[in-house]
Amino acid sequence: MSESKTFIASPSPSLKGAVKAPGDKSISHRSLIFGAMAEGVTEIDGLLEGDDILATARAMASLGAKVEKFGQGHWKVTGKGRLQSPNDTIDCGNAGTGVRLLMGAVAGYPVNVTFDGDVSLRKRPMKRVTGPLASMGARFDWKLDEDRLPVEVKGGKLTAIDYVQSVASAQIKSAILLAALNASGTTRITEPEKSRDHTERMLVAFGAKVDVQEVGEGWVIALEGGQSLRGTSVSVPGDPSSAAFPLAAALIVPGSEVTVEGVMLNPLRAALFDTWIDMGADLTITNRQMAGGEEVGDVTARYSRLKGIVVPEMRAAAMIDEYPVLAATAAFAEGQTVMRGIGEMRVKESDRIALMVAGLRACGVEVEEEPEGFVVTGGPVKGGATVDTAHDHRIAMSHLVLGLAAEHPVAVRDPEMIATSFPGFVALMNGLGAKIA
Ligand SMILES: O=C(O)C1=C[C@@H](OP(=O)(O)O)[C@@H](O)[C@H](O)C1
Ligand SMILES: C=C(OP(=O)(O)O)C(=O)O
Repeated sequence: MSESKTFIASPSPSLKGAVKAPGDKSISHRSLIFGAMAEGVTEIDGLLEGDDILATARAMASLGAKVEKFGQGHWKVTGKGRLQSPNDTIDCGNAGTGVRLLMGAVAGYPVNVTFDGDVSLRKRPMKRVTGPLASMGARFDWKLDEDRLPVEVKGGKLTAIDYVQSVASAQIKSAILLAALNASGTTRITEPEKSRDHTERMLVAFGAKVDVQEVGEGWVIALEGGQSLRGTSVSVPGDPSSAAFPLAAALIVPGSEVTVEGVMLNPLRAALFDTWIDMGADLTITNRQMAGGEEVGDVTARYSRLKGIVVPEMRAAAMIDEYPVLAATAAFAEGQTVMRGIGEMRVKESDRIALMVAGLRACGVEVEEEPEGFVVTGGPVKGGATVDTAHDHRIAMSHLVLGLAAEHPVAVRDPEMIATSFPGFVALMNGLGAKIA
């Protein structure tokens, strides 16, 4: 697809139907990485086949694992219990999770690995991960600019650290834990605010011992070095971050009712649903069950007259990727939706605060930008704009959803990035009745 391609979302009739959520991106990355580090076979079912994950699959193969695809979402990884130096630079594409977890994964082996990424990933800070890994003993050689890809990682003997997180980040925590597996001593990570715990859960599923102690609003995670992983089977639950888009469309397009099945409900991921309910959304969850070590359920959203609220800041980590789509729904709510304590949004695939502010304003929505947040005043949305997405899938999908309920069509540039996390997004949305072309 060419860079200049745009998708246009037009005012749509009601959306109706039931769809299955695509596989969770966080768990998909981890299943491939853990499978490659483990000894033996890991069978993965429901793997998200988005571009971010395919980049991680290629990375694991070049680090020495056998990575095979058997059918849609069904993959097998045969690991050797260690990683080896690749022949070439590993290109992680658009994926912050991919590159940051991989830097931790390789750090404890005697390997040299150069990581690179696309134009968006090259702008994102890496020292937040290389800093703690360097204090464990890994070495980093920045190829262009300090703190930015490309970087060469020189792994080897590591020593455990005690690390206190200053931002609630599962990517930093996971990189340290993966390195800690091969470090001497016990690594401790203190998270004053909890971040998603997929790595901790998966370490246990792959046979490692992890000790987690709750402390106040957060927890301390301890992992003794010298543990090996054993291959296992992983069933990937549906991604709440992707499910959010069809559900958001149902909330704002009059007369809609959409169910997304098999959505992961891990409380450290599902805070958007609580927030929508606080805004008056008609959102129900049925068929709750355990799948692949996580609670999943079918989430149904019906068109709702939303009210603006002050989103509790303590929810930020549990919905950090969902603020763009929350903002799209807030544009139709009565009154103000106040979103604060979300400075981390500025260092994602784009500066998501700046991009949402610009996109919403272009569509006629009143928005105030703050250093660490933004405030959206809802009402009828004019639309009729072409929006820049800066290679950011969530900015693209959020504006397409907005366009379905706006008075005039909304166009987004660079829509090909949607395939990083949600391949088949347009077909799925149009299957529900949306008009995206
Ligand atoms: O660990 C993960 O899988 C992720 C953690 C979050 O990033 P941070 O760790 O930077 O908060 C999130 O934004 C990202 O989409 C996926
Ligand atoms: C921030 C995201 O991903 P990553 O950090 O893996 O690029 C995201 O998917 O919204």
